[in-house]
Amino acid sequence: MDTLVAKAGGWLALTLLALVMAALAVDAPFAVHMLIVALASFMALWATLMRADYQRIARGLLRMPGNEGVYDDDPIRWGVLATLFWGVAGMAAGLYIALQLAFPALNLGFEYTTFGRLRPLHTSAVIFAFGGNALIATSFYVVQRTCRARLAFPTLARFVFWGYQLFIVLAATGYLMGVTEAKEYAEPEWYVDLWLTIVWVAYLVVFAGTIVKRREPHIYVANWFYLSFILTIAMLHLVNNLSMPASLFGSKSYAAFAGVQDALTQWWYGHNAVGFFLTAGFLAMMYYFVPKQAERPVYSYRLSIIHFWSLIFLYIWAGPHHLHYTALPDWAQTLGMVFSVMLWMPSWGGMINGLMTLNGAWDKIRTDPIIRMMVMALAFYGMSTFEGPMMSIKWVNSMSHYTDWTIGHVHSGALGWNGMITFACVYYLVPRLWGRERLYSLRMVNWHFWLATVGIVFYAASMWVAGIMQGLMWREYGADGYLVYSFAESVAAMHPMYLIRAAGGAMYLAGFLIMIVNVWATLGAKVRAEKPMTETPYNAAADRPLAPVPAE
Ligand code: HEM
Ligand code: HEM
Ligand SMILES: [Cu+2]
Repeated sequence: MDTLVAKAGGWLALTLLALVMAALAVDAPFAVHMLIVALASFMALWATLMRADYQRIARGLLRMPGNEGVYDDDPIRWGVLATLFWGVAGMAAGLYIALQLAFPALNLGFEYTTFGRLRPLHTSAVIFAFGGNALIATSFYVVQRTCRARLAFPTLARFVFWGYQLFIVLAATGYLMGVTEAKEYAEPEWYVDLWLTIVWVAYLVVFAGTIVKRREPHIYVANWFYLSFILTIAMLHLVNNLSMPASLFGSKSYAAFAGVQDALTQWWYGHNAVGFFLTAGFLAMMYYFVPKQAERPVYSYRLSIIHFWSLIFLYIWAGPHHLHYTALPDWAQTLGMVFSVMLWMPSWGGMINGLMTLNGAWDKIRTDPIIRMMVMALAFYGMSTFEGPMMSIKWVNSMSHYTDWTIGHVHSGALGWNGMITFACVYYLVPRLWGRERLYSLRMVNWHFWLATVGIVFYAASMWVAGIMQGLMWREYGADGYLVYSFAESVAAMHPMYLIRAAGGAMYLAGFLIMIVNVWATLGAKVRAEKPMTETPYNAAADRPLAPVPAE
C-alpha cells in the first residue's frame, strides 16, 4: 500500500510540475509538449490507481495471455504491437512524402504538412519507433531465453517501454510544430533528448541486470551485439546532443559545436546510428532468430566473435564518408573512406554467417516463407554493405552524393534488411508470445514477402536511375564551358522515377497491411484453412517428386 501511495504521489507531482512548466512556457510548442507530458503522467497516475482493472481491459482487448510463465513477456507483447503500429504510421508517412516529391501540391499549403516537417517524421518513425521498438522487444525476449533468467527490474522494463513511447510522441509532434535541432536523425530538442537519456539508461540497467542474474554461464553472441548497440547509442546520443537551452521554459537550444566540428560530430553520430542501431542491433536479431527458425546451429561461432569485434572497431571511424569534398580536412575524409572500404569484410562476415546457418536446411526456402524473408533480409544486408563501401570511395561519391542514389542505398538497407528481418522476427514471435499453435496464414506471409520484395526492387531501381541521371546532368558541361542543364531541369526529369518509387513504397506498405491482418487474426486464435505451401515433398537429391505422380 505504501509503495502504491508513493508511486501515485510521484506521478501526481510530475503531472503538476508539467502543468507549471506549460504555464511558464515561453513558446507555444513547449507548452503543448508539457501538456502532453502532463497528460502522460496523469495516465500513469490513473493506471497506478486502477491497476487491476486497466490490465484486465487491456488484456481482453489485445487477447493477451497471462504473464505467469518462466519469462516476463508482457513488455515484449506490448513492444511487438508498438512495432507494428509505428511501422505502419512511419511507412505511410514515407509513402506520403514520396508522393509529395512527385506532386508538390500535396504539401497542402499548411506549415504542418510540408515535406520539410514530414520527412523527419518519416525517418524518426521508421528508425526509432518501428526499429527501436523491434530492438527493445526482441532484446528483452532474447536476453531472457539465452540467459535462462526472468527480466531484471520488471517495473523499470515497463518504464522503458512507456517512456520510449512518450519520447516518440514528443519527437513526432515536435517535428510537426517545427521544433527541431536540425541534426539529422537527432532532431528532437534538448528536453526530449534528456528524457531519452533517462529511458535509455533504464534500458541498459534492465538488459545488463538480466545478463548479470543469468543462470547460463555463457553469454550468447546476440547479447554482445545488443549490448554494443545500447552502449554505443548512449555515447553517441550524449555527445551529439550537447547543447545549451535558450530558456528552461522554451524549446530552443544552441549546439555546443559549430562549423566543421559540428558537421563531424553529427556524422560521427549519424553514421554510427546506422552502424549500431540499424546494424549491430539487427545482427543481434539475426543471431537468435535465424538459427531458431531454421532449427540449425549458427554456422560459425568463431566467425561471429571475429566479425563482432572487427565490425564495432571499424564502424566508429567511417563517419567522414558523409563529408567528402567539404571543409573537413582531406586526411579525415580519406581515413573515413579507408575504414569504410575495410568495413565491407566484417559486414559480409555477418551475412555469410547468417546465410550459411541454413546449411542443410536450404529446402526451407521453398517451404517456409519466414525463412525466405530472413534470407532476403541477409541478401539486402549484403548488397547495401557492398554498395556503401563503394559509395564511400571519393571518386564514386563525387557523383552519388546529393543524389537519389543515396536514397536508394538507404532504402535497400532499411526496407530490405531492417524491414524484412523485423517482419520475420515478428512472425516468429507472435504465435509464441500469444500461446497460439501457429500463425493464422502462411500464404499471407508469402504474399507479404513478394509484395515487399517487388516493392524494394521498384524503389531501389528507380533511385539508381534517378541518382545517376542527377549526377550526370549536374556535371554536364557544354562546349561553351557552361552547365548544360539547370537544376530545375534535373528536378523535372525525376518525375517518372518518383512515380515508380511511390508505387514500390505502396506495394511495400500493402504487404505490411497484409501482415497486420494476419497478426490480428493470430491474436484471435484463428487458423486459416489453406493449402500448405508446397504440395509435393522436396527431394534434394533428385529435385523432382519422390513418388511418380499417378496419371489420371
Ligand atoms: C513504404 C516505405 C517507404 C517509403 C515510400 C519511403 C520513402 C522515403 C522518402 C520519399 C524519403 C525522402 C527522400 C528524399 O528526401 O529525397 C525517405 C527518406 C528516408 N527514409 Fe524512407 N521510405 C520508406 C520506408 C523506410 C524505412 C522502413 C526506413 C528505415 C527503417 C526508412 C528510412 C529512411 C531514411 C533514413 C531516410 C533519409 C535518407 C537520407 O537522408 O539520405 N524509410 N523515405
Ligand atoms: C559497410 C557498410 C556501409 C557503408 C560503408 C556505407 C556507406 C555509406 C555512404 C558512403 C553513404 C553516402 C554518404 C553521402 O554521400 O552523403 C551512405 C549513406 C547512408 N547509408 Fe550507408 N553504408 C553502409 C551500410 C548501410 C546500411 C546497412 C544501412 C541501413 C540499414 C545504411 C544506411 C545509410 C543511410 C541512412 C545513409 C544516408 C545518410 C544521410 O545522408 O542522411 N548504410 N552510406
Ligand atoms: Cu555512413
